[in-house]
Amino acid sequence: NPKTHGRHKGFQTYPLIGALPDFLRNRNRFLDWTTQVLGDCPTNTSPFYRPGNIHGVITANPTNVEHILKTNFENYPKGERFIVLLQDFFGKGIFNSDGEIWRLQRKTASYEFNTKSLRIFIMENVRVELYTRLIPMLTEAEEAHRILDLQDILERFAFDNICKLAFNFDPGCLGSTGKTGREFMLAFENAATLSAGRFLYAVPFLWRVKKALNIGSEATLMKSISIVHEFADTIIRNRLESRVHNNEEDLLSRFIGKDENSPGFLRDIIISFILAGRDTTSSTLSWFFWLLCFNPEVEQSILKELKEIRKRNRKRIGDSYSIEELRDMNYLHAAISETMRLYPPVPVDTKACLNDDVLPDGTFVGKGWFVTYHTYAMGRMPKIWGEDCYEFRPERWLDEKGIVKQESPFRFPVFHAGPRMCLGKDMAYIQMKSIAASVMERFSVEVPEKEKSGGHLLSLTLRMKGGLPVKVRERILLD
Ligand code: HEM
Repeated sequence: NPKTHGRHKGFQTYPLIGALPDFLRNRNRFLDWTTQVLGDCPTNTSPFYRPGNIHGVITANPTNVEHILKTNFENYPKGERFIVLLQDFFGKGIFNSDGEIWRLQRKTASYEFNTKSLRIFIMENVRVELYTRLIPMLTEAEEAHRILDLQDILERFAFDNICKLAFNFDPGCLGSTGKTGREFMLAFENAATLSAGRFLYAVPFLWRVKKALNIGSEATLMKSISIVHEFADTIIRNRLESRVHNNEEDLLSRFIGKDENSPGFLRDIIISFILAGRDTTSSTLSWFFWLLCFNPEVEQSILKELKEIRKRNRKRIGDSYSIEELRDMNYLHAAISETMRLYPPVPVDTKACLNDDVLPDGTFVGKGWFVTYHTYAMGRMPKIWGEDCYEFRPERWLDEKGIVKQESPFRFPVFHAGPRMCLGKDMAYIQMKSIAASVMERFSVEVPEKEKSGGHLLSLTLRMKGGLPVKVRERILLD
């Protein structure tokens, strides 16, 4: 950028207005702008100031990320600012709490996420959704030569799946029967988007005024929240009354069984899980299918790997894959990780600083400042990934035997890192690999206007702007 050439490195800050002018100029390309600025800084880290006394630091430096997320974890909670904004919707669920309230939920959840029974439950839910909904839907569109929005379909798949896991409710968003479920999904989406929208107010407390007067987006938000809460409360109440909860495999039963949690708190827990597991896998798979259109050799390598696995296990196209077979899909795993390196579903993540601190690269962070680690920028730093960091190259994830290498979560914090690392990582790979494998061996996915797609929308997750319109064609594979 010639205009910024020659000035000091980092975000341009003016007295009183801070980085606001550049921020406003670049807000439609926020991620790429900040990536460029951080890339020019010697340690890929810069202070940031916005009017309203909002001070912070943005970093794309793995050593700083390790310090924030692990070494000095206690000093970098989510913080009150974050929690207050999302509290109406999420209450004190795992996603929106710190300290003891978070720790207790984390303990139960991390135990449950490691049980075999939960893995089996997840596998079965994915299988049913694939075979009774997704594949028939794609077949039907293929026959009718219809263009589909694959992102929308994947979001509905993920929503059905996470609701089954959370409280064994099937909203049927991908099927043709789920009117109540679709209303629930819509209300959930509105509530999540409008809650996140509170972060973007130029005047930070304006939303409080609108909430008190019950007008505009705050009125819609409150309505959406009450639909979601009522819906969840009914399921929880029935479950508590029927006392059959111990027989069910979902998260709700597991939390009812473990601690003495009030119905309101159970609702917070469930809502947090739905949010966490909702848009992340669909975002990744949308970018994945789009990237494959530009990289046919990667697509061929994935198909070759699937063929070898089928051959080794005497399977035919259309048979479902076991968890062990999914684990053997190293190349597919690498291609999905490579997608998330370039398009991380949670592209930036922010913490609060409790006490003055100095990051390992020497950057000062003041008490009450925000600290953002920039996962999207990190995927595009030559210092981390080499000069070919903008290329889509799954091979970088594999060792010489073709097995996935362990990557440091501080260089690749796509799933967060340290004590608050994502609990659903394994589940997410299971789901994404099952969908990718089953779709790819039956259909070729074409994006008619692939050059025009590829813009992104920044909400809580990184979504494709305008969705992902695709045409599917039956793939004839000769096994
Ligand atoms: C590609 C898929 C996914 C990605 C990239 C991803 C990424 C993340 C990230 C970045 C965080 C940290 C957010 C923060 O605290 O600020 C997180 C937390 C979390 N994720 Fe995931 N996630 C994925 C899928 C899932 C799924 C399917 C679940 C299943 C329920 C899940 C459950 C959670 C939970 C419970 C937390 C909160 C952990 C805690 O605060 O202790 N995630 N995830």
